[in-house]
Amino acid sequence: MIIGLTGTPGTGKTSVCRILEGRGYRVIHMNDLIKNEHLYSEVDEERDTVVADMDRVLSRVCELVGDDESVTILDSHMSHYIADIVIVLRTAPSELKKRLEARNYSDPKVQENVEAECLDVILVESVEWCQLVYEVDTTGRGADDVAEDVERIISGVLSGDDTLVYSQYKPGSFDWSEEIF
Ligand SMILES: Nc1ncnc2c1ncn2[C@@H]1O[C@H](COP(=O)(O)OP(=O)(O)O)[C@@H](O)[C@H]1O
Repeated sequence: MIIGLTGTPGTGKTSVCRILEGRGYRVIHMNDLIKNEHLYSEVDEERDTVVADMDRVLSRVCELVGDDESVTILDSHMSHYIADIVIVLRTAPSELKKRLEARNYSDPKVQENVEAECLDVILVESVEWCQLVYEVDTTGRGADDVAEDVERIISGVLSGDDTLVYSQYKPGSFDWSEEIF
């Protein structure tokens, strides 16, 4: 079973995935895979990124997962294009801005990502593309705490009855639309 951990850059996907890897979960760091295996069609120099070739990414992820029915977590802000079940990490814009600045992102890149978070871009895409979407707030919380929530959701999904976790992590809980700076 593939579970996507998605969210705007800086919401803490990789930090959470590293914790989960330490707890025995299998994780595919999709952005590394795309870069290392050249699964992209273009290099966007201006935005310092690559344009992924999602057909090739999908087939490579399927190849790596193979017949393994245990959980594989896909770490990427594009994992919702591949997985049917996704967990969207969310961070209040003011905190996200600080995290991205601390990462030395350029001002336009900080602005672009914070605006995307304010406008729920990844959440909206996830709801459009995926069968099951959960949302976890990371604001003011450590990655360990967030990892606990992610594990709770995975357990709910695996149990076959996600009613309780769905009520706790239902998507659409934030309105940061007024916070665009
Ligand atoms: N829950 C959190 N609270 C505070 N800072 C965090 C949290 N999760 C991640 N960070 C910090 O934010 C930055 C981005 O985290 P990262 O896990 O790389 O995010 P992503 O994979 O979503 O881009 C890192 O500097 C990390 O240490």
